[in-house]
Amino acid sequence: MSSRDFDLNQTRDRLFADPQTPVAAFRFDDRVARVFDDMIERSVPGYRTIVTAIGLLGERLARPHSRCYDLGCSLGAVSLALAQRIQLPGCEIIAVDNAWPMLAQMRRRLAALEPLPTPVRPVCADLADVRIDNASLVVLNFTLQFVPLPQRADLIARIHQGLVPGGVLILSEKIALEDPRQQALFTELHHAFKRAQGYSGLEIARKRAALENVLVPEPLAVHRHRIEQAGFTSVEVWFQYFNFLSLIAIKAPASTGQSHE
Ligand SMILES: Nc1ncnc2c1ncn2[C@@H]1O[C@H](C[S@+](CC[C@H]([NH3+])C(=O)[O-])CC(=O)[O-])[C@@H](O)[C@H]1O
Ligand SMILES: O=C(O)C(=O)Cc1ccccc1
Repeated sequence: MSSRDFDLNQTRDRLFADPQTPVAAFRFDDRVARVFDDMIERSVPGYRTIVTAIGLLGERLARPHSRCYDLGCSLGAVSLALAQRIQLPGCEIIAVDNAWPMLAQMRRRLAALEPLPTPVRPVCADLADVRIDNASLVVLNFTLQFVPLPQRADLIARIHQGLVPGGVLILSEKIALEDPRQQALFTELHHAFKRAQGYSGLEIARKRAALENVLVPEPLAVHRHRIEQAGFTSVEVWFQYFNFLSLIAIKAPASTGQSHE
Protein backbone atom coordinates (compact mmCIF):
# COMPACT_ATOMS: atom_id res chain seq x y z
CA MET A 1 0.00 0.00 0.00
CA SER A 2 1.44 3.40 -0.94
CA SER A 3 1.43 6.25 1.56
CA ARG A 4 -1.22 7.94 -0.62
CA ASP A 5 -3.56 4.92 -0.28
CA PHE A 6 -2.94 4.99 3.41
CA ASP A 7 -3.89 8.69 3.56
CA LEU A 8 -7.08 8.02 1.62
CA ASN A 9 -8.10 5.27 4.00
CA GLN A 10 -7.56 7.01 7.26
CA THR A 11 -10.25 9.12 8.89
CA ARG A 12 -8.06 12.11 9.78
CA ASP A 13 -8.63 14.97 7.34
CA ARG A 14 -5.43 15.54 5.35
CA LEU A 15 -7.24 16.37 2.10
CA PHE A 16 -5.56 19.75 1.66
CA ALA A 17 -2.14 18.80 3.05
CA ASP A 18 -0.40 17.83 -0.20
CA PRO A 19 1.07 20.95 -1.90
CA GLN A 20 1.45 19.02 -5.22
CA THR A 21 -2.29 18.37 -5.69
CA PRO A 22 -3.98 21.28 -7.51
CA VAL A 23 -6.78 22.97 -5.53
CA ALA A 24 -10.18 22.26 -7.10
CA ALA A 25 -13.56 23.64 -6.00
CA PHE A 26 -14.76 21.93 -2.80
CA ARG A 27 -17.25 19.06 -3.33
CA PHE A 28 -18.91 16.63 -0.93
CA ASP A 29 -17.40 13.59 -2.66
CA ASP A 30 -16.21 10.21 -1.47
CA ARG A 31 -12.91 11.52 -0.10
CA VAL A 32 -14.69 14.17 1.96
CA ALA A 33 -17.30 11.66 3.19
CA ARG A 34 -14.50 9.44 4.58
CA VAL A 35 -12.99 12.19 6.73
CA PHE A 36 -16.03 14.39 7.29
CA ASP A 37 -16.48 13.83 11.03
CA ASP A 38 -12.90 14.86 11.70
CA MET A 39 -13.02 17.70 9.15
CA ILE A 40 -16.10 19.43 10.53
CA GLU A 41 -15.15 18.94 14.17
CA ARG A 42 -11.70 20.51 13.62
CA SER A 43 -13.02 23.26 11.29
CA VAL A 44 -16.22 24.56 12.88
CA PRO A 45 -15.76 26.08 16.34
CA GLY A 46 -18.43 24.70 18.67
CA TYR A 47 -19.70 22.05 16.22
CA ARG A 48 -20.04 19.24 18.82
CA THR A 49 -21.70 21.58 21.32
CA ILE A 50 -24.20 22.73 18.69
CA VAL A 51 -25.11 19.16 17.66
CA THR A 52 -25.62 18.11 21.30
CA ALA A 53 -27.72 21.22 21.97
CA ILE A 54 -29.89 20.56 18.89
CA GLY A 55 -30.70 17.17 20.43
CA LEU A 56 -31.89 18.96 23.57
CA LEU A 57 -33.81 21.58 21.56
CA GLY A 58 -35.47 18.78 19.58
CA GLU A 59 -36.49 16.96 22.74
CA ARG A 60 -38.14 20.18 23.97
CA LEU A 61 -39.67 21.33 20.65
CA ALA A 62 -40.66 18.30 18.56
CA ARG A 63 -44.37 17.46 18.59
CA PRO A 64 -46.11 14.09 18.42
CA HIS A 65 -47.33 13.06 14.94
CA SER A 66 -45.06 15.53 13.17
CA ARG A 67 -41.78 15.52 11.23
CA CYS A 68 -38.35 16.89 12.03
CA TYR A 69 -36.21 17.75 9.00
CA ASP A 70 -32.39 17.66 8.98
CA LEU A 71 -31.61 19.51 5.72
CA GLY A 72 -28.06 18.94 4.43
CA CYS A 73 -27.64 16.09 6.89
CA SER A 74 -24.14 14.97 5.75
CA LEU A 75 -23.31 11.89 7.87
CA GLY A 76 -26.40 12.43 10.03
CA ALA A 77 -24.95 13.86 13.26
CA VAL A 78 -28.01 16.08 13.86
CA SER A 79 -30.49 13.36 12.87
CA LEU A 80 -28.86 10.96 15.32
CA ALA A 81 -28.83 13.53 18.14
CA LEU A 82 -32.56 14.12 17.51
CA ALA A 83 -33.41 10.42 17.08
CA GLN A 84 -31.77 9.53 20.37
CA ARG A 85 -33.47 12.36 22.33
CA ILE A 86 -37.01 12.45 20.87
CA GLN A 87 -39.41 9.83 22.17
CA LEU A 88 -42.86 10.80 20.88
CA PRO A 89 -45.62 8.87 19.11
CA GLY A 90 -45.79 9.33 15.34
CA CYS A 91 -42.63 11.42 15.07
CA GLU A 92 -40.11 10.84 12.29
CA ILE A 93 -36.88 12.49 11.17
CA ILE A 94 -36.36 13.22 7.47
CA ALA A 95 -32.65 13.52 6.70
CA VAL A 96 -31.94 15.13 3.31
CA ASP A 97 -28.69 15.53 1.39
CA ASN A 98 -27.92 15.72 -2.33
CA ALA A 99 -24.42 14.21 -2.03
CA TRP A 100 -24.61 10.44 -2.59
CA PRO A 101 -21.32 9.60 -0.85
CA MET A 102 -22.42 11.46 2.29
CA LEU A 103 -25.85 9.82 2.36
CA ALA A 104 -24.42 6.33 1.69
CA GLN A 105 -22.13 6.69 4.70
CA MET A 106 -25.02 7.94 6.79
CA ARG A 107 -27.17 4.91 5.85
CA ARG A 108 -24.38 2.57 6.99
CA ARG A 109 -24.11 4.41 10.28
CA LEU A 110 -27.87 4.34 10.84
CA ALA A 111 -28.10 0.62 10.07
CA ALA A 112 -25.60 -0.09 12.84
CA LEU A 113 -27.65 1.89 15.39
CA GLU A 114 -31.24 0.93 14.53
CA PRO A 115 -33.75 0.68 16.07
CA LEU A 116 -33.57 4.26 17.36
CA PRO A 117 -36.19 5.84 19.67
CA THR A 118 -37.37 7.92 16.67
CA PRO A 119 -36.96 6.58 13.11
CA VAL A 120 -34.73 8.43 10.62
CA ARG A 121 -35.62 8.42 6.89
CA PRO A 122 -32.65 9.36 4.64
CA VAL A 123 -33.60 11.09 1.38
CA CYS A 124 -31.15 11.85 -1.44
CA ALA A 125 -32.46 15.06 -2.99
CA ASP A 126 -31.65 18.68 -3.68
CA LEU A 127 -33.23 21.03 -1.15
CA ALA A 128 -34.83 22.92 -4.06
CA ASP A 129 -36.97 19.82 -4.72
CA VAL A 130 -37.84 18.78 -1.17
CA ARG A 131 -41.40 19.14 0.07
CA ILE A 132 -41.56 20.23 3.70
CA ASP A 133 -44.78 19.30 5.38
CA ASN A 134 -46.19 18.93 8.91
CA ALA A 135 -42.82 19.92 10.39
CA SER A 136 -42.47 20.82 14.06
CA LEU A 137 -38.70 21.33 13.68
CA VAL A 138 -36.45 22.08 10.70
CA VAL A 139 -32.65 22.14 11.10
CA LEU A 140 -30.20 23.70 8.62
CA ASN A 141 -26.90 23.02 10.39
CA PHE A 142 -24.24 24.75 8.24
CA THR A 143 -26.11 23.94 5.00
CA LEU A 144 -27.67 27.22 3.78
CA GLN A 145 -24.15 28.63 3.27
CA PHE A 146 -23.71 26.12 0.39
CA VAL A 147 -27.08 26.87 -1.29
CA PRO A 148 -26.79 29.28 -4.26
CA LEU A 149 -27.70 32.83 -3.11
CA PRO A 150 -30.72 33.22 -5.44
CA GLN A 151 -32.29 30.03 -3.97
CA ARG A 152 -31.96 30.90 -0.29
CA ALA A 153 -35.10 33.04 0.18
CA ASP A 154 -37.34 30.46 -1.50
CA LEU A 155 -35.95 27.67 0.72
CA ILE A 156 -36.56 29.63 3.93
CA ALA A 157 -40.08 30.56 2.73
CA ARG A 158 -40.89 26.89 1.95
CA ILE A 159 -39.61 25.89 5.38
CA HIS A 160 -41.88 28.50 6.99
CA GLN A 161 -44.86 27.21 5.00
CA GLY A 162 -44.13 23.59 5.93
CA LEU A 163 -43.88 24.25 9.67
CA VAL A 164 -46.89 23.76 11.93
CA PRO A 165 -48.00 26.89 13.86
CA GLY A 166 -45.41 27.54 16.58
CA GLY A 167 -42.89 25.32 14.72
CA VAL A 168 -39.18 26.10 14.87
CA LEU A 169 -36.27 26.57 12.43
CA ILE A 170 -32.71 26.16 13.70
CA LEU A 171 -30.22 27.78 11.32
CA SER A 172 -26.47 27.45 11.93
CA GLU A 173 -24.13 29.38 9.61
CA LYS A 174 -20.66 30.73 9.12
CA ILE A 175 -21.35 34.47 8.91
CA ALA A 176 -19.70 37.45 7.23
CA LEU A 177 -19.00 40.52 9.39
CA GLU A 178 -20.12 43.85 7.96
CA ASP A 179 -17.19 45.85 9.39
CA PRO A 180 -14.06 44.90 7.37
CA ARG A 181 -11.86 45.10 10.50
CA GLN A 182 -14.16 42.67 12.33
CA GLN A 183 -14.22 40.42 9.25
CA ALA A 184 -10.40 40.35 9.24
CA LEU A 185 -10.27 39.70 13.00
CA PHE A 186 -12.88 36.90 12.97
CA THR A 187 -11.18 35.25 9.97
CA GLU A 188 -7.86 35.33 11.85
CA LEU A 189 -9.53 33.88 14.94
CA HIS A 190 -11.10 31.07 12.89
CA HIS A 191 -7.71 30.29 11.36
CA ALA A 192 -6.14 30.31 14.84
CA PHE A 193 -8.83 27.80 15.88
CA LYS A 194 -7.92 25.56 12.95
CA ARG A 195 -4.19 25.84 13.72
CA ALA A 196 -4.95 24.83 17.31
CA GLN A 197 -6.83 21.80 15.91
CA GLY A 198 -3.69 20.65 14.07
CA TYR A 199 -4.21 22.08 10.56
CA SER A 200 -1.13 23.67 8.95
CA GLY A 201 -1.13 27.15 7.42
CA LEU A 202 -0.92 25.51 3.99
CA GLU A 203 -3.95 23.26 4.62
CA ILE A 204 -5.93 26.26 5.83
CA ALA A 205 -5.00 28.40 2.81
CA ARG A 206 -5.70 25.61 0.31
CA LYS A 207 -9.09 24.75 1.79
CA ARG A 208 -9.99 28.42 1.90
CA ALA A 209 -9.27 28.64 -1.84
CA ALA A 210 -11.36 25.50 -2.51
CA LEU A 211 -14.33 26.99 -0.61
CA GLU A 212 -14.22 30.33 -2.48
CA ASN A 213 -17.66 30.88 -4.13
CA VAL A 214 -18.80 27.46 -2.82
CA LEU A 215 -19.38 28.34 0.84
CA VAL A 216 -20.79 31.88 0.70
CA PRO A 217 -21.34 33.43 4.16
CA GLU A 218 -23.74 36.34 4.65
CA PRO A 219 -24.07 38.91 7.45
CA LEU A 220 -26.37 38.17 10.38
CA ALA A 221 -28.62 41.10 9.35
CA VAL A 222 -29.22 39.45 5.95
CA HIS A 223 -30.22 36.17 7.62
CA ARG A 224 -32.54 37.97 10.04
CA HIS A 225 -34.18 39.95 7.23
CA ARG A 226 -34.74 36.84 5.09
CA ILE A 227 -36.18 34.89 8.00
CA GLU A 228 -38.55 37.74 8.89
CA GLN A 229 -39.57 38.19 5.22
CA ALA A 230 -40.48 34.50 5.13
CA GLY A 231 -43.01 35.16 7.93
CA PHE A 232 -41.21 34.04 11.10
CA THR A 233 -42.30 36.26 13.99
CA SER A 234 -39.33 35.74 16.33
CA VAL A 235 -35.57 35.21 15.73
CA GLU A 236 -32.78 34.87 18.32
CA VAL A 237 -29.11 33.89 18.28
CA TRP A 238 -28.68 31.02 20.77
CA PHE A 239 -25.00 30.19 20.04
CA GLN A 240 -21.95 31.99 18.68
CA TYR A 241 -18.24 31.13 18.61
CA PHE A 242 -16.25 33.57 16.44
CA ASN A 243 -17.90 33.75 12.98
CA PHE A 244 -20.01 30.61 13.47
CA LEU A 245 -23.46 31.05 14.91
CA SER A 246 -26.82 29.40 15.30
CA LEU A 247 -30.25 31.03 15.21
CA ILE A 248 -33.63 29.88 16.39
CA ALA A 249 -36.68 31.21 14.52
CA ILE A 250 -40.26 30.58 15.59
CA LYS A 251 -43.35 30.55 13.39
CA ALA A 252 -46.36 32.37 14.85
CA PRO A 253 -48.61 30.15 16.97
CA ALA A 254 -52.10 29.29 15.68
CA SER A 255 -54.40 32.28 15.91
CA THR A 256 -56.94 31.97 18.75
CA GLY A 257 -59.55 33.45 16.43
CA GLN A 258 -60.15 36.24 18.95
CA SER A 259 -60.02 39.81 17.71
CA HIS A 260 -58.24 42.44 19.82
CA GLU A 261 -59.86 45.43 18.14
N1 LIG B 1 -28.77 22.04 -2.44
C1 LIG B 1 -28.50 21.09 -1.54
N2 LIG B 1 -29.38 20.07 -1.35
C2 LIG B 1 -29.12 19.08 -0.45
N3 LIG B 1 -28.00 19.04 0.31
C3 LIG B 1 -27.09 20.03 0.14
C4 LIG B 1 -27.30 21.09 -0.77
N4 LIG B 1 -26.24 21.93 -0.72
C5 LIG B 1 -25.39 21.40 0.20
N5 LIG B 1 -25.90 20.26 0.70
C6 LIG B 1 -25.29 19.40 1.72
O1 LIG B 1 -25.15 20.15 2.89
C7 LIG B 1 -24.11 19.58 3.68
C8 LIG B 1 -23.30 20.71 4.30
S1 LIG B 1 -22.35 20.21 5.70
C9 LIG B 1 -23.68 20.01 6.89
C10 LIG B 1 -23.28 19.40 8.20
C11 LIG B 1 -24.37 18.62 8.87
N6 LIG B 1 -25.66 19.32 8.86
C12 LIG B 1 -23.97 18.28 10.29
O2 LIG B 1 -24.53 18.88 11.20
O3 LIG B 1 -23.08 17.43 10.42
C13 LIG B 1 -21.61 21.65 6.31
C14 LIG B 1 -20.17 21.79 6.10
O4 LIG B 1 -19.57 20.88 5.50
O5 LIG B 1 -19.62 22.89 6.52
C15 LIG B 1 -23.30 18.67 2.76
O6 LIG B 1 -23.44 17.31 3.15
C16 LIG B 1 -23.88 18.94 1.38
O7 LIG B 1 -23.89 17.81 0.52
O1 LIG C 1 -13.25 24.69 7.00
C1 LIG C 1 -13.74 25.80 6.94
O2 LIG C 1 -13.04 26.81 6.73
C2 LIG C 1 -15.17 26.04 7.12
O3 LIG C 1 -15.58 27.13 7.03
C3 LIG C 1 -16.13 24.95 7.50
C4 LIG C 1 -16.26 23.72 6.68
C5 LIG C 1 -16.32 22.50 7.32
C6 LIG C 1 -16.46 21.33 6.60
C7 LIG C 1 -16.56 21.37 5.22
C8 LIG C 1 -16.55 22.59 4.57
C9 LIG C 1 -16.41 23.76 5.30
